[in-house]
Amino acid sequence: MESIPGWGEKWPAPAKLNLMLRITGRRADGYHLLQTVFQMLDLCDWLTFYPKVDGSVSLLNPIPGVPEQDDLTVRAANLLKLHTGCNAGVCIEIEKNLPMGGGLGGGSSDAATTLVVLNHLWGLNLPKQALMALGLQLGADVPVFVFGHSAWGEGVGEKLQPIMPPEQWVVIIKPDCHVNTKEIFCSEGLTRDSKVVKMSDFLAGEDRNDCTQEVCRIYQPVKDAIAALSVYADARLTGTGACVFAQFSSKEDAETVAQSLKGEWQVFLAKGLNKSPLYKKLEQG
Ligand SMILES: C[C@@](CO)(OP(=O)(O)O)[C@H](O)COP(=O)(O)OP(=O)(O)OC[C@H]1O[C@@H](n2ccc(N)nc2=O)[C@H](O)[C@@H]1O
Ligand SMILES: Nc1ncnc2c1ncn2[C@@H]1O[C@H](COP(=O)(O)OP(=O)(O)O)[C@@H](O)[C@H]1O
Repeated sequence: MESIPGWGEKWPAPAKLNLMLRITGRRADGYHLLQTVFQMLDLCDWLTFYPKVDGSVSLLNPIPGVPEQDDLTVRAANLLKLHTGCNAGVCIEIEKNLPMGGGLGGGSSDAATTLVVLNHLWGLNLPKQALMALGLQLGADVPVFVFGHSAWGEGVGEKLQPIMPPEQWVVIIKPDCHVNTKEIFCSEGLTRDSKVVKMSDFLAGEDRNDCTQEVCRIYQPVKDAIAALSVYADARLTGTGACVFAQFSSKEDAETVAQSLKGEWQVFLAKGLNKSPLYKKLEQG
Protein backbone atom coordinates (compact mmCIF):
# COMPACT_ATOMS: atom_id res chain seq x y z
CA MET A 1 0.00 0.00 0.00
CA GLU A 2 2.90 2.35 0.87
CA SER A 3 4.01 2.18 -2.77
CA ILE A 4 0.78 3.81 -4.05
CA PRO A 5 1.64 7.41 -4.90
CA GLY A 6 -0.29 9.79 -2.68
CA TRP A 7 0.71 8.45 0.75
CA GLY A 8 2.89 11.01 2.54
CA GLU A 9 1.94 13.75 0.05
CA LYS A 10 0.06 16.99 0.80
CA TRP A 11 -3.56 17.02 -0.43
CA PRO A 12 -5.54 20.28 -0.64
CA ALA A 13 -8.82 20.94 1.21
CA PRO A 14 -10.00 24.23 -0.33
CA ALA A 15 -12.21 26.87 1.27
CA LYS A 16 -15.56 27.86 -0.24
CA LEU A 17 -17.63 31.00 -0.41
CA ASN A 18 -21.40 31.20 -0.58
CA LEU A 19 -21.75 33.80 -3.35
CA MET A 20 -25.50 33.87 -2.61
CA LEU A 21 -27.67 32.29 0.08
CA ARG A 22 -31.48 32.31 0.09
CA ILE A 23 -33.65 30.56 2.66
CA THR A 24 -36.79 29.39 0.93
CA GLY A 25 -38.44 27.17 3.53
CA ARG A 26 -38.02 24.66 6.30
CA ARG A 27 -38.08 20.83 6.35
CA ALA A 28 -40.16 18.83 8.82
CA ASP A 29 -36.96 18.10 10.82
CA GLY A 30 -36.31 21.85 11.27
CA TYR A 31 -33.48 22.08 8.73
CA HIS A 32 -33.80 25.03 6.37
CA LEU A 33 -34.21 24.74 2.61
CA LEU A 34 -31.63 26.83 0.84
CA GLN A 35 -30.68 28.08 -2.57
CA THR A 36 -27.00 28.84 -2.61
CA VAL A 37 -24.01 29.22 -4.90
CA PHE A 38 -20.77 27.64 -3.74
CA GLN A 39 -17.46 28.67 -5.26
CA MET A 40 -14.14 27.07 -4.27
CA LEU A 41 -11.11 29.21 -3.38
CA ASP A 42 -7.37 28.68 -3.81
CA LEU A 43 -7.05 29.11 -0.03
CA CYS A 44 -6.55 25.62 1.44
CA ASP A 45 -5.91 23.43 4.44
CA TRP A 46 -3.44 20.65 3.52
CA LEU A 47 -3.79 17.04 4.65
CA THR A 48 -1.14 14.29 4.60
CA PHE A 49 -2.04 10.64 5.03
CA TYR A 50 0.32 7.99 6.45
CA PRO A 51 -0.57 4.27 6.47
CA LYS A 52 -0.95 2.58 9.87
CA VAL A 53 -0.70 -1.17 10.31
CA ASP A 54 -2.91 -1.46 13.42
CA GLY A 55 -6.09 -0.50 11.54
CA SER A 56 -6.81 2.59 13.69
CA VAL A 57 -7.45 6.20 12.68
CA SER A 58 -5.48 8.96 14.43
CA LEU A 59 -4.17 12.49 14.03
CA LEU A 60 -0.49 13.42 14.02
CA ASN A 61 -1.33 16.91 15.29
CA PRO A 62 -4.84 17.31 16.77
CA ILE A 63 -6.31 20.82 16.36
CA PRO A 64 -6.27 22.67 19.71
CA GLY A 65 -9.83 22.75 21.07
CA VAL A 66 -11.12 19.91 18.85
CA PRO A 67 -10.99 16.46 20.55
CA GLU A 68 -9.31 13.94 18.19
CA GLN A 69 -12.36 11.67 17.84
CA ASP A 70 -14.59 14.71 17.02
CA ASP A 71 -12.29 15.98 14.28
CA LEU A 72 -14.11 15.82 10.97
CA THR A 73 -11.16 14.08 9.27
CA VAL A 74 -11.16 11.29 11.89
CA ARG A 75 -14.95 11.00 11.68
CA ALA A 76 -14.77 10.85 7.87
CA ALA A 77 -12.09 8.11 7.89
CA ASN A 78 -14.01 6.04 10.46
CA LEU A 79 -17.26 6.45 8.52
CA LEU A 80 -15.55 5.23 5.34
CA LYS A 81 -14.15 2.19 7.19
CA LEU A 82 -17.55 1.39 8.70
CA HIS A 83 -19.35 1.76 5.36
CA THR A 84 -16.94 -0.40 3.37
CA GLY A 85 -15.66 -2.86 6.00
CA CYS A 86 -12.12 -1.72 5.17
CA ASN A 87 -9.70 -2.69 7.97
CA ALA A 88 -6.82 -0.38 6.98
CA GLY A 89 -5.53 2.33 9.33
CA VAL A 90 -4.36 5.88 8.78
CA CYS A 91 -2.60 8.72 10.59
CA ILE A 92 -3.61 12.17 9.33
CA GLU A 93 -1.52 15.34 9.50
CA ILE A 94 -3.50 18.60 9.20
CA GLU A 95 -1.94 21.89 8.12
CA LYS A 96 -4.73 24.23 9.22
CA ASN A 97 -4.80 27.53 7.36
CA LEU A 98 -8.55 28.20 7.18
CA PRO A 99 -10.17 30.02 10.12
CA MET A 100 -12.57 27.76 12.03
CA GLY A 101 -16.24 28.62 12.23
CA GLY A 102 -15.85 31.40 9.71
CA GLY A 103 -18.26 30.23 7.01
CA LEU A 104 -15.38 29.14 4.73
CA GLY A 105 -16.18 25.45 5.25
CA GLY A 106 -12.70 24.36 6.36
CA GLY A 107 -13.81 21.47 8.58
CA SER A 108 -16.24 20.24 5.93
CA SER A 109 -13.55 20.45 3.26
CA ASP A 110 -11.09 18.53 5.46
CA ALA A 111 -13.75 15.80 5.78
CA ALA A 112 -14.35 15.71 2.02
CA THR A 113 -10.63 15.51 1.19
CA THR A 114 -10.30 12.63 3.67
CA LEU A 115 -13.20 10.73 2.02
CA VAL A 116 -11.94 11.30 -1.53
CA VAL A 117 -8.25 10.62 -0.86
CA LEU A 118 -8.72 7.54 1.35
CA ASN A 119 -11.19 6.13 -1.19
CA HIS A 120 -8.30 6.44 -3.66
CA LEU A 121 -5.41 5.33 -1.39
CA TRP A 122 -7.32 2.38 0.07
CA GLY A 123 -8.50 1.36 -3.42
CA LEU A 124 -12.16 1.33 -2.37
CA ASN A 125 -13.54 2.63 -5.69
CA LEU A 126 -16.71 4.13 -4.22
CA PRO A 127 -18.43 6.35 -6.80
CA LYS A 128 -18.57 10.10 -6.13
CA GLN A 129 -22.33 9.96 -5.36
CA ALA A 130 -21.71 7.43 -2.57
CA LEU A 131 -18.96 9.62 -1.08
CA MET A 132 -21.29 12.65 -1.23
CA ALA A 133 -23.99 10.70 0.61
CA LEU A 134 -21.46 9.70 3.30
CA GLY A 135 -20.31 13.32 3.48
CA LEU A 136 -23.86 14.55 4.10
CA GLN A 137 -23.90 12.44 7.29
CA LEU A 138 -21.00 14.58 8.54
CA GLY A 139 -22.39 18.02 7.61
CA ALA A 140 -24.49 19.89 5.06
CA ASP A 141 -21.41 21.49 3.47
CA VAL A 142 -19.39 18.29 2.93
CA PRO A 143 -21.06 17.07 -0.33
CA VAL A 144 -20.06 20.14 -2.36
CA PHE A 145 -16.38 19.60 -1.57
CA VAL A 146 -16.68 15.95 -2.69
CA PHE A 147 -18.52 17.21 -5.80
CA GLY A 148 -15.39 19.29 -6.38
CA HIS A 149 -16.79 22.07 -8.54
CA SER A 150 -18.50 25.41 -8.02
CA ALA A 151 -22.16 24.58 -7.66
CA TRP A 152 -25.72 25.77 -7.54
CA GLY A 153 -27.00 24.13 -4.36
CA GLU A 154 -30.55 23.38 -3.24
CA GLY A 155 -32.14 21.27 -0.50
CA VAL A 156 -29.89 21.79 2.52
CA GLY A 157 -27.06 22.28 0.04
CA GLU A 158 -26.78 18.65 -1.13
CA LYS A 159 -28.64 18.92 -4.46
CA LEU A 160 -25.87 20.22 -6.65
CA GLN A 161 -25.46 21.35 -10.22
CA PRO A 162 -22.20 22.67 -11.67
CA ILE A 163 -22.02 26.42 -12.25
CA MET A 164 -19.25 28.62 -13.68
CA PRO A 165 -19.23 32.03 -11.95
CA PRO A 166 -16.31 34.29 -12.93
CA GLU A 167 -13.10 33.29 -11.09
CA GLN A 168 -12.48 36.66 -9.45
CA TRP A 169 -10.01 37.80 -6.83
CA VAL A 170 -11.49 37.95 -3.35
CA VAL A 171 -10.68 39.94 -0.22
CA ILE A 172 -11.99 38.24 2.91
CA ILE A 173 -12.21 39.73 6.40
CA LYS A 174 -12.43 37.33 9.34
CA PRO A 175 -14.05 39.37 12.14
CA ASP A 176 -12.92 38.49 15.65
CA CYS A 177 -15.97 36.41 16.57
CA HIS A 178 -17.45 32.93 15.98
CA VAL A 179 -20.96 32.89 14.57
CA ASN A 180 -23.04 30.03 15.93
CA THR A 181 -24.82 28.56 12.86
CA LYS A 182 -27.54 26.95 14.97
CA GLU A 183 -28.27 30.24 16.76
CA ILE A 184 -28.79 32.02 13.43
CA PHE A 185 -31.07 29.29 12.07
CA CYS A 186 -33.09 29.34 15.32
CA SER A 187 -33.38 33.13 15.29
CA GLU A 188 -36.97 34.43 15.09
CA GLY A 189 -36.15 37.35 12.82
CA LEU A 190 -34.50 35.20 10.12
CA THR A 191 -35.97 35.50 6.61
CA ARG A 192 -37.34 32.04 5.77
CA ASP A 193 -39.67 32.75 2.88
CA SER A 194 -37.47 34.02 0.09
CA LYS A 195 -38.85 33.54 -3.38
CA VAL A 196 -37.34 30.58 -5.23
CA VAL A 197 -35.09 31.92 -7.98
CA LYS A 198 -33.31 30.43 -10.99
CA MET A 199 -29.61 30.09 -11.68
CA SER A 200 -30.03 32.76 -14.37
CA ASP A 201 -31.30 35.23 -11.72
CA PHE A 202 -28.07 34.77 -9.78
CA LEU A 203 -25.98 35.20 -12.91
CA ALA A 204 -27.95 38.43 -13.58
CA GLY A 205 -26.93 39.83 -10.17
CA GLU A 206 -29.36 38.41 -7.55
CA ASP A 207 -26.78 37.59 -4.92
CA ARG A 208 -28.06 38.44 -1.45
CA ASN A 209 -27.44 36.36 1.67
CA ASP A 210 -30.58 36.02 3.80
CA CYS A 211 -28.55 35.53 7.00
CA THR A 212 -26.86 38.94 6.79
CA GLN A 213 -29.41 40.99 8.73
CA GLU A 214 -29.67 38.60 11.69
CA VAL A 215 -25.92 37.95 11.85
CA CYS A 216 -25.19 41.72 11.83
CA ARG A 217 -27.85 42.33 14.48
CA ILE A 218 -26.29 39.78 16.87
CA TYR A 219 -22.58 40.11 15.99
CA GLN A 220 -21.34 43.73 15.90
CA PRO A 221 -17.85 42.73 14.54
CA VAL A 222 -19.51 41.29 11.42
CA LYS A 223 -21.51 44.49 10.93
CA ASP A 224 -18.30 46.50 11.32
CA ALA A 225 -16.42 44.26 8.85
CA ILE A 226 -19.12 44.71 6.21
CA ALA A 227 -18.96 48.48 6.73
CA ALA A 228 -15.14 48.48 6.42
CA LEU A 229 -15.11 46.40 3.21
CA SER A 230 -18.08 48.27 1.70
CA VAL A 231 -15.88 51.38 1.45
CA TYR A 232 -14.13 49.60 -1.45
CA ALA A 233 -16.66 47.22 -3.02
CA ASP A 234 -19.91 45.29 -2.55
CA ALA A 235 -19.34 43.32 0.69
CA ARG A 236 -21.22 40.09 1.47
CA LEU A 237 -21.42 37.46 4.17
CA THR A 238 -20.41 33.85 3.35
CA GLY A 239 -22.69 31.17 4.81
CA THR A 240 -23.73 32.20 8.31
CA GLY A 241 -20.43 34.06 8.67
CA ALA A 242 -18.43 35.28 10.37
CA CYS A 243 -16.33 35.98 7.24
CA VAL A 244 -17.31 38.73 4.84
CA PHE A 245 -15.90 39.10 1.33
CA ALA A 246 -15.74 41.32 -1.75
CA GLN A 247 -14.82 40.30 -5.30
CA PHE A 248 -12.45 42.10 -7.67
CA SER A 249 -11.68 41.46 -11.32
CA SER A 250 -8.13 42.84 -10.91
CA LYS A 251 -5.51 41.24 -8.67
CA GLU A 252 -3.86 44.62 -8.10
CA ASP A 253 -7.11 46.20 -6.85
CA ALA A 254 -7.69 43.26 -4.50
CA GLU A 255 -4.12 43.51 -3.18
CA THR A 256 -4.47 47.25 -2.56
CA VAL A 257 -7.72 46.78 -0.63
CA ALA A 258 -6.31 43.85 1.36
CA GLN A 259 -3.26 45.95 2.25
CA SER A 260 -5.42 48.89 3.41
CA LEU A 261 -7.48 46.66 5.71
CA LYS A 262 -4.62 44.61 7.14
CA GLY A 263 -3.73 46.98 9.98
CA GLU A 264 -7.13 46.64 11.61
CA TRP A 265 -8.49 43.28 10.43
CA GLN A 266 -7.52 39.67 9.83
CA VAL A 267 -7.54 39.62 6.03
CA PHE A 268 -7.18 36.87 3.41
CA LEU A 269 -6.53 37.41 -0.30
CA ALA A 270 -7.71 34.53 -2.47
CA LYS A 271 -8.88 33.62 -5.96
CA GLY A 272 -12.15 31.95 -6.90
CA LEU A 273 -11.73 28.52 -8.53
CA ASN A 274 -14.48 26.62 -10.26
CA LYS A 275 -12.65 23.29 -10.23
CA SER A 276 -11.43 22.04 -6.85
CA PRO A 277 -7.62 21.75 -6.58
CA LEU A 278 -8.28 18.38 -4.90
CA TYR A 279 -9.43 16.88 -8.21
CA LYS A 280 -6.61 18.61 -10.11
CA LYS A 281 -4.14 16.71 -7.88
CA LEU A 282 -6.11 13.45 -8.06
CA GLU A 283 -6.04 13.57 -11.87
CA GLN A 284 -2.29 14.23 -11.86
CA GLY A 285 -1.93 10.87 -10.03
C1 LIG B 1 -25.68 27.52 5.92
C2 LIG B 1 -24.28 27.06 5.59
C3 LIG B 1 -24.02 27.43 4.12
O1 LIG B 1 -22.84 26.95 3.60
O2 LIG B 1 -23.44 27.76 6.49
P1 LIG B 1 -21.89 27.75 6.91
O3 LIG B 1 -21.71 26.69 7.97
O4 LIG B 1 -21.09 27.49 5.71
O5 LIG B 1 -21.65 29.11 7.50
C4 LIG B 1 -24.18 25.55 5.77
O6 LIG B 1 -25.06 24.85 4.93
C5 LIG B 1 -24.38 25.05 7.18
O7 LIG B 1 -23.85 23.75 7.19
P2 LIG B 1 -23.11 23.15 8.44
O8 LIG B 1 -22.12 24.14 8.98
O9 LIG B 1 -22.61 21.80 8.03
O10 LIG B 1 -24.28 23.10 9.45
P3 LIG B 1 -24.68 21.93 10.42
O11 LIG B 1 -23.58 21.72 11.39
O12 LIG B 1 -25.20 20.79 9.60
O13 LIG B 1 -25.94 22.63 11.18
C6 LIG B 1 -25.87 23.35 12.39
C7 LIG B 1 -27.32 23.68 12.79
O14 LIG B 1 -27.84 24.71 11.92
C8 LIG B 1 -29.19 24.44 11.54
N1 LIG B 1 -29.29 24.31 10.09
C9 LIG B 1 -28.18 24.06 9.33
C10 LIG B 1 -28.27 23.97 7.95
C11 LIG B 1 -29.54 24.15 7.35
N2 LIG B 1 -29.71 24.06 6.03
N3 LIG B 1 -30.63 24.39 8.13
C12 LIG B 1 -30.51 24.47 9.48
O15 LIG B 1 -31.51 24.72 10.17
C13 LIG B 1 -29.60 23.17 12.29
O16 LIG B 1 -30.22 23.58 13.48
C14 LIG B 1 -28.27 22.50 12.63
O17 LIG B 1 -28.34 21.77 13.82
N1 LIG C 1 -10.72 19.39 10.83
C1 LIG C 1 -11.49 20.37 11.32
N2 LIG C 1 -11.27 21.64 10.94
C2 LIG C 1 -12.05 22.65 11.42
N3 LIG C 1 -13.06 22.50 12.28
C3 LIG C 1 -13.32 21.26 12.69
C4 LIG C 1 -12.56 20.16 12.23
N4 LIG C 1 -13.07 19.08 12.80
C5 LIG C 1 -14.10 19.48 13.57
N5 LIG C 1 -14.26 20.80 13.53
C6 LIG C 1 -15.32 21.60 14.22
O1 LIG C 1 -16.20 22.16 13.24
C7 LIG C 1 -16.52 23.52 13.55
C8 LIG C 1 -16.85 24.28 12.25
O2 LIG C 1 -15.71 24.38 11.49
P1 LIG C 1 -15.58 25.04 10.02
O3 LIG C 1 -16.00 24.07 8.98
O4 LIG C 1 -14.19 25.56 9.92
O5 LIG C 1 -16.57 26.26 10.06
P2 LIG C 1 -17.71 26.75 9.06
O6 LIG C 1 -18.70 25.62 8.91
O7 LIG C 1 -18.31 27.95 9.73
O8 LIG C 1 -17.03 27.12 7.80
C9 LIG C 1 -15.28 24.03 14.30
O9 LIG C 1 -15.58 25.08 15.17
C10 LIG C 1 -14.76 22.77 15.03
O10 LIG C 1 -15.31 22.69 16.32
